[in-house]
Amino acid sequence: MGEPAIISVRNVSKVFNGGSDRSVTALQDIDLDIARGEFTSLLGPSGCGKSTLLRVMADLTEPSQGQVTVNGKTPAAARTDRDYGMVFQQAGLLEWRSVRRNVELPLQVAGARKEVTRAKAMEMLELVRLSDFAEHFPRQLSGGMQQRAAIARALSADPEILFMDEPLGALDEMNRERLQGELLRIWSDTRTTVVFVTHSISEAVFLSSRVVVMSARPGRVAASIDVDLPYPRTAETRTTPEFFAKVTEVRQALHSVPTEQAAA
Ligand SMILES: Nc1ncnc2c1ncn2[C@@H]1O[C@H](COP(=O)(O)OP(=O)(O)OP(=O)(O)O)[C@@H](O)[C@H]1O
Repeated sequence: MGEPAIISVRNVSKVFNGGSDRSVTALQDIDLDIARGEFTSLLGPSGCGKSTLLRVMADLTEPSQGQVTVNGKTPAAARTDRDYGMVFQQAGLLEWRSVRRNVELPLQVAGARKEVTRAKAMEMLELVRLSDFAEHFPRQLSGGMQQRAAIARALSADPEILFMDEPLGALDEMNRERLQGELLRIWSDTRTTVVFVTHSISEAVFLSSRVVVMSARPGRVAASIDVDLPYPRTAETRTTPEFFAKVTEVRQALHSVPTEQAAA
């Protein structure tokens, strides 16, 4: 790899409630490099520490040990500089603001001028194909549309990185597959580096250039699998033998790791 990694995780461990009988080692000795522009999924059994690892990168949780660099800075500095945006399972839109005004929020907080925030919000709504719903309120949108608005909001400050924690987890299967396609289009339009937490093997394979498989208790990186299926990926991609072969490879890697129950 020529360029230095945009995200580098070195020897990171995270213990919750350390020193007590409720101590949980959520992450142990994690080493991970993520290249600029890559779409990386973190996949693993429930409780293996996927969200904790993402939260450590996003400065929402302090590691107990080790170093994390995000865009050449500490996660805290990257957060201040708005180097990344975040999307969670729940869209978390403010009910009393229109969709456009939700998307404007990060720019307003950053102190951008009104004309700039408005133009940028409309550009982002165009990107996620919600321009016609700019003046609607969140409750007037479907779950999938709300997630698209949350993606627009996360991208409004032009972050280099997008952290996504099961962003499609609450959607039905049809909407989920549609949004996966949309997300790849947005990724290819913006060239943002994406780190994506999911439970779904097929979702991870369809979206990612690399799938990082984690094991539970303590959470470790068990395997890193390159997904060399060509982009753009479409509904047809899901029907190819190459896609099935990759899903099988990832499934085998996942099934060879201990689950939280088995390891507890
Ligand atoms: N704030 C916390 N305090 C105590 N323990 C925690 C905390 N957050 C996470 N944990 C524990 O750390 C471990 C990893 O949790 P984490 O949420 O990162 O896993 P995950 O792989 O994202 O799980 P899931 O897929 O179910 O969301 C779990 O055993 C969890 O109970």
